[in-house]
This record gives sequence, structure tokens and C-alpha cells, in this order.
Amino acid sequence: MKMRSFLRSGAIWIVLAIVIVLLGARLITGDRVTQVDTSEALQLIRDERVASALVVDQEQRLDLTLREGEEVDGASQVRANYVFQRGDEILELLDEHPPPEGVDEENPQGSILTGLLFTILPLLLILGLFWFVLSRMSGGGNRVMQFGKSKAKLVSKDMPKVTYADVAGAQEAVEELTEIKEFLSDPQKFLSVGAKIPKGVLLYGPPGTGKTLLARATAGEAGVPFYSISGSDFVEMFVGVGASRVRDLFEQAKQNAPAIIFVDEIDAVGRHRGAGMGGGHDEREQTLNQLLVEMDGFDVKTNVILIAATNRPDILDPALLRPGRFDRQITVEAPDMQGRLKILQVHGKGKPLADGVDLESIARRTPGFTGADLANVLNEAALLTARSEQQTIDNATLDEAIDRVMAGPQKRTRMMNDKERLITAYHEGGHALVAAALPNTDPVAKITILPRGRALGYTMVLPTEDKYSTTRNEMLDQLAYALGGRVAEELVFHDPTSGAANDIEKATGLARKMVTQFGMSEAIGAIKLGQGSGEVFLGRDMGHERDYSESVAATVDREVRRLIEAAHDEAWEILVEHRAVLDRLVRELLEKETLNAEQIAEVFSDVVKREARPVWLSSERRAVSDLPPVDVPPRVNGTNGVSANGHGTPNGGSHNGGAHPGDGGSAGGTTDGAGAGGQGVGTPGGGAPAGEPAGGWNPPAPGDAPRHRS
Ligand SMILES: Nc1ncnc2c1ncn2[C@@H]1O[C@H](COP(=O)(O)OP(=O)(O)OP(=O)(O)O)[C@@H](O)[C@H]1O
Ligand SMILES: [Zn+2]
Repeated sequence: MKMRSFLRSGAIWIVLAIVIVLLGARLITGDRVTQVDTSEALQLIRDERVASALVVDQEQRLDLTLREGEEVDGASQVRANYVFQRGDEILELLDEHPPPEGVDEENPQGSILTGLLFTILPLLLILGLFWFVLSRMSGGGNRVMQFGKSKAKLVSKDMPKVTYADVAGAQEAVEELTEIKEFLSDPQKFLSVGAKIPKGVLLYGPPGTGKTLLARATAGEAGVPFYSISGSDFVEMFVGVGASRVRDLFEQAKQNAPAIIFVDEIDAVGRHRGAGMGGGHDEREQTLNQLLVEMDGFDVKTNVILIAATNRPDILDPALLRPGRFDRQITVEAPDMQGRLKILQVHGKGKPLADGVDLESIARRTPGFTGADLANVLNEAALLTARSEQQTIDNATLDEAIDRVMAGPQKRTRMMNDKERLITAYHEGGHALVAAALPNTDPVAKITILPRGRALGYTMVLPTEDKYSTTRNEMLDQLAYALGGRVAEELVFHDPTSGAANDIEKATGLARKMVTQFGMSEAIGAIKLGQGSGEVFLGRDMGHERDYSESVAATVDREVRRLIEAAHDEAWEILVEHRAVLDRLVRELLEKETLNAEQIAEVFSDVVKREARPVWLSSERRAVSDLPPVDVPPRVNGTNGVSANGHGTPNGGSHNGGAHPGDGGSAGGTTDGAGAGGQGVGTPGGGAPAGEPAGGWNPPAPGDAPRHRS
């Protein structure tokens, strides 16, 4: 079918080329020929001025070549047309006055061919156009209408060489996919025992975590062809082509089964039906429907497995997730420390690393980086090394590469004015100082006021280990740390800037989660609010629909506000208490622009860690809880004493910040608690990768999150 339509469309182009050649030929010969009346031509024959004659009966045309020295209107060739009835008369006349070089009659075969071409061609062209228009209008319902496809670009087929050895730090995903691989490499083994193999596997996780790589490696391991197409390509197609492309893809794969079909960004076609823009007969919807039809058409013997990837599982049409479709779902998370190390090792192979380079320390410094980010770091480092004509990749270069990947290439050219620099220095200094004074917080590893990407500056606090849960006190630390920049602006300039917007957003988001998801508000209790069930997809941090009452909503808002205000108070107290240190830090920053861990530690040498917050217990249980909490050893050097301390609004320092809470009394009660903990609070690049509790990940990858000061 496809072949024929291709030929048909191909034939049109061949025919067109012939026409052009013929027309060209006619023009070339035509410019030495004079057209004359029939009677004039006959007279030339009678006068015996003709050297040779050509009779083209099919066209009723007479071409005469004149004898030496003869010419008509300056031309040596003459052409005339005659009516059919006079054909015999002309031949008789040529018999009577034979031209010395003879009479020729055009090869009738050629004539018919040319004649046909000239009659049928326009028809063919019109038909072709007709097909084309029809195929665009028909909505892909008809196979005959597939016209002018450029298959190569959209669907790619190959036999991947990559294997699971090329995928590092994704052990769980690899294990899950191993079954698929085994089935594809020996379907009979599974079919003979009646095992049911999933038709579709959905890989979901943040961009750059190796989903495509995993799918390719599965094909590589099984030694089967890998067909891939991206969902977003479908969307750009002509109306109707998307659906027929899906059909095509499956047909091809089935013919070459066992095979893997990989649909990247399936959310582009697979989002909720009816949710699309454009309305009506949506292209996307047709494509999705076709995909579902094809999946339902798989039977046990098809031996084709569909692997799809998305980073927005929450918006997928539920129909896709029904049994018999993508009923196997595999999470692909950003790698942990060990995973990062392994990825660095995989990508560091073949790169000349200098002697002192320690991949482990790079892994430790890159929490939240995906496989793609890490591959990028090593690649950037190699590029920088080549550019500076060094032979090996050293630590300084790797450092610069990490920074680049984290926030885009350093903007050396962009000048901040002095005032902006000063504000940025205080803002970053505020974050850093608050972090330094919070109990059990990891040390501040880097502060910079060099603008990078969209960030004016950033402060980096490094977790010493990966963490999978976060305590309430660690979160309270994060809140205060996040607000540290903003509070410094208020405290020092009495006029906060928009640069803290991102911090405020982060803090508010965390506070809201504490109240609605983590049960850390006394007023709400340990109840999950918003998007009911703990479903795999819906539990993600997206698309909350409120399913609770107005009054509960008001309580939530109040609780969120209390947390934020208490955090604001804490940051305020710290900055007021250590104002002299803050000023010193800012002077250093303005001078050096970037401070490393040792430089920072020196400035902070006098800062005493704040005392732990008072014990926190939900109110009902207060009565039975005279038992002391089990003492958790602190992660980093820090005091873990318990002391109660209300947080009133501090009086120190003058401030006119409207945002600062006036109702300090109410804020006092919320943040009483005991506390261990301390953890990396926020890394640059959006999101607190290691610290995100309860498995939520933040979609933006390092480098593409909108950033202000952070
Ligand atoms: N776990 C990993 N091990 C080794 N390399 C990895 C890993 N994850 C990602 N990479 C590197 O990053 C590149 C990009 O990853 P890939 O395209 O597979 O990510 P993805 O999850 O499909 O991203 P997207 O969602 O943007 O399509 C890979 O080609 C590989 O070089
Ligand atoms: Zn900030």
C-alpha cells in the first residue's frame, strides 16, 4: 500500500521532469525555425528550394530544411501545419519534387508517446493535486491518502548498540526492564508457560534521567530493532497524518517483530482527551485514539513492546493506563550519590582526568543532577580543557563545568550596577548566615554574587549524604534559610526587591506541604488534604484540586502563614544578632565575588548555632508524652539541647518591611519543637533535590528553572 502510493507520488515527479526536458528541447530547436503558412511551405517544395523534409503526421506538421543559401525570414528551417486531409497531397508533392536529402516521416511510436504525455500529463497533475488535497482533508481514515511522507525524519529505526552497562545508577529500572528484555529475546519461553507479558511500559521521571537510554539499552540487550518517535512530532503533523503514522509505525514494527517501539514525550499526544486546545476534531486526540486501537490489537503473539516516556504522568489520559495498555510503570528518578558516581564513571571513561580528580567528590557536590546533567558536566569540562589547551581535565575545570551546568554559562559581560551588587551580596549573605546559625545545618559550601543564567547570585549548602526523608525541624530550617535573603533585604535596606520571589515561592510551597501532606500542623493534624488517594500519579506535586471545605482551606492558609512568619522571625533574629558578621561577609563578597567553603567558615567562625527548637507534640498527645524523645545523633557538629523559647517579634533593628509579621504573638506558638537534623537546604537550580521529602521531585532540572536571587 505504502509502496504504491509512494510510487504514485514518485511517478508524478518523473513525469514532470520529462515534460520539462521536452519543453526545453522544443524551445532549443525552435529558435532556428520559422513558422510559415501551409501554402508557402508547399510553394517552397514546388520551387525545389528544400533540402530535406520531415512529415510529422501525428501532429500534422511539416518541417522543411532549406537548401544551401536559401532562407525564409533569415531562418534555414521552416515549419508549417496542415489539415489532416492534405496529408496525401503533401506526400505526392514531395514525390514530384523530391528534396535531395530525402523525406522523413516521424517515428510514429515516439509521436504517440509524446502525444500521450502531453495529453495525459495535465490530467495526472490534476489528479495528483486532488489526492494531496484529499489526503489532508480526509483525517487519515483512508490508507490510499498517505501522500508525501518523509518517514525517515519522524520515525527512526535502528539496532541499538547500547546495553545496560551504559546505564548507571538506575538499577531498579534496569531490573524491571530485564523481564521485557528476556521476553523479547526468547518469546517462546514465556508463551509456552502461558506468561502474560505487558504490552506497554511507561517510564516516568524528570528529564534527562535516562529514559530514552534505558529503552534503547533494552532493545540493545535483546538484539531487537528499536523504533522511536516523539509525541511532540505527532502534534506538529498535518491533520490526519499523526494517526496514520501510528498505524504505520506499528505495522513496520510487527513485520520486524520482536521489536520495541519507543514513544518519547507521550504526554504530548496522551494528555487527557478533551483537554486539548483547538477543540473539535483534535489531531492529538485522533493520534491518541489510534495508539489505543493499536495497543488493543496486540495479541500474545505480536511480540512488540511499546515503551513510552514522560515527565508528566499526571496529565496522561487514564485510558492509557488501563490494564492491557501501559500497565507497567517504572519510575526513573534522579540518581543518588552512588548513582551519580557510577554515571560519572561511565561518562568519564576515555576522558583524560588529571591525577587529583576525585569523581566521588564531584558526585557529592552535585545532588539533584540527572544523568544528562552529569554527562554534560564531563563534556563541558572536556571542552573547557581543549579550549585552554590543557592535556588533562583538572579539578578547577570540573568546578567551572559544574557551575555552568548548574546555571548556564557565567555571564561575565553582564554588569550589575553597584546598588544591585550590594543588594545581591546582602541577600546571599542573609541566606548563608541564617544557614550557618541554624542548628545542625550542613556548612555553607559556596556563595557567589556572580550572575549566572537568570540567577543574580546563589548560595549553596551541601548535604553530606543523600537523604530520603526530612524531619520537621529540618524543614523549619529550610523555611528560615529560604527567607534569609529576603529578611536581609528588609533589615538592611528597608525596601525589599523582587529578587526574592523565587525564595518566597519555595518557602510557601514547602510550608503548604507541611500542613497538607506531612501532618505537621497541629490545627490540621496528620491528615492529607487535596487530591485524595495516594495514587502513584496523582500524589505528585502537580495539579492539586481542592477537595476540602472553605473553612478547612482558611485554616490551611492560616497555618501556612504561621509557619512562614515564624521562619521569618527566626531569620530576622539570627541576622539581627549577627549583623556585624553579615556586614563582614558582604564586604568579602563584594571584593571576591565568590567565596568557597574555607573562606566562608572563616567569616562565620564566631557564629554560634542557634539552640534547638522546643519539643513538638500534637496537642492531644501532650498528656501522655512525658517521655523524652530518643536522642538522634546530630548529622553535623551541632548542639542538640532542648530549650523552650517563644519567638516574639524581635525588636532589634529598625525595619519597615510591610511583609514582616506584626502579630508576633501568634507566631510564637507554631515553631516550638525539639530538634535534631539539619540538612542541605536548597541548592541552586531550583528545588532541594536531596531534601524533597516523600518522594516528590521538582520538574525543573538544574539550569532551566526560572531563578532570581536564591
Ligand atoms: N543513568 C544514566 N547512566 C548513564 N548516562 C545517562 C544516564 N541518564 C542519562 N544519561 C545521559 O544523558 C543522556 C540523556 O538521557 P536520556 O535522553 O535518556 O534522558 P531522558 O530521560 O530520555 O530525557 P528526556 O525526558 O529529556 O527525553 C543520555 O544519552 C546519557 O548520555
Ligand atoms: Zn534568595
